[in-house]
Amino acid sequence: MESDPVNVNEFQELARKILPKMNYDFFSRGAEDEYTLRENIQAFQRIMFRPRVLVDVSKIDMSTSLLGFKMTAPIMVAPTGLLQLAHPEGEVAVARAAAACNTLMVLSFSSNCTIEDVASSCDAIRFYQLYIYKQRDVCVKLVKRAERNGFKAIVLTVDTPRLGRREADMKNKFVIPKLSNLEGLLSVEIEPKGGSLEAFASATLSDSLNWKDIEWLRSITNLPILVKGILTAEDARKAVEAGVAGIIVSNHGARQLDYVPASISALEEVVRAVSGAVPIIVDGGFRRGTDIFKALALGANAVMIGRPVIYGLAAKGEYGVRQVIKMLQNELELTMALSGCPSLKDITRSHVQTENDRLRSML
Ligand SMILES: Cc1cc2nc3c(=O)[nH]c(=O)nc-3n(C[C@H](O)[C@H](O)[C@H](O)COP(=O)(O)O)c2cc1C
Ligand SMILES: CCCCCCC(=O)C(=O)O
Repeated sequence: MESDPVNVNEFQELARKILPKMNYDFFSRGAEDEYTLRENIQAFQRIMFRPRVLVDVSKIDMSTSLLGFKMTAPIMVAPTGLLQLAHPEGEVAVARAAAACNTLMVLSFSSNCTIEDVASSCDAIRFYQLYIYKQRDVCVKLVKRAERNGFKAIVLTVDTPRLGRREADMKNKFVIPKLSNLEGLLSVEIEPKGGSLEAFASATLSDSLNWKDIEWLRSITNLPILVKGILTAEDARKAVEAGVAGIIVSNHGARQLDYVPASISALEEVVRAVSGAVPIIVDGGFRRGTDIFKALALGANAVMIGRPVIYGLAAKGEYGVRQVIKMLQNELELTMALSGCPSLKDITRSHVQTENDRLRSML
């Protein structure tokens, strides 16, 4: 009998064994040479700790809030699409697990379960992830449905004017399944019906998307808007000027433009540019509590987890997702204790040493 996974990487191995290769590749692989995919993991290995000792860590408080919504720990669930390819309960199971772990979930526009099914499955706090579609009325309808169903914010993904080149999906002849949320919204010729992701994306997603669309989105909803997919100080400043409520530093799990830096490497320049004007969330490659601590030390308010949640779902359904989130919460708690940080506000920039710090100290 196989032993239970003791870390989230072991869930990936379970998922690999369970899932058909086409589905596992869709979830796990990245764009082109997958340089950024590897870098999203490896960049964490170049950040070292500077722990403090002789601090009373008998009580550790990881609790925090984002836009006024409370969480047990600054670890959220990232939007990932097509989750019934991992488990029949798909996004509903993930929502229930997020609620059980007292955290926030961002529901992907490309969910298999409908907005309504996810909303009625539990009373989790949820944000809704949106793309700007060629047919702007599709955005309006989806945003209104999210509002009606109690979603608390819109996460606008801005790094996908076109789909990245995912060569594993091309080789596998990956076919996009039905997207229940979009049923009846798109013209019949572009409903997903056995075509490639790329063909569907180029028929639906707007490649004229630009900063004015944020203004437009603000004109159709009063929900707070977060932008997902920012990697530079320049864009971070523009996003703040555009009135966003939060910034998500993300390279889309290395599925879009290859050879962009790991999200953790881009985080600090965004943090400096924003200087506290809005909360900053980061995702990409978080697999350990130590990774999460590093992002908090570099100035993130919270992190989001993508693939590990999918691997937990594939391996053990809702229970597996809960295990994954709890493992990361427990590992973060231990890292805080061993670094001498009883609460999140005790985590400072001086608790980590980056490659840049080491280079600067040699000058
Ligand atoms: C299978 C899969 C599907 C995804 N679907 C979406 C999506 O629909 N919308 C979106 O904004 N990001 C999507 N992402 C990107 C994630 O939100 C997130 O940025 C990324 O997965 C974080 O990296 P990680 O998987 O290493 O944790 C997807 C990622 C994966 C792996
Ligand atoms: C419009 C294309 C759907 C892509 C499905 C989600 C995904 O793979 C990603 O965003 O990455």
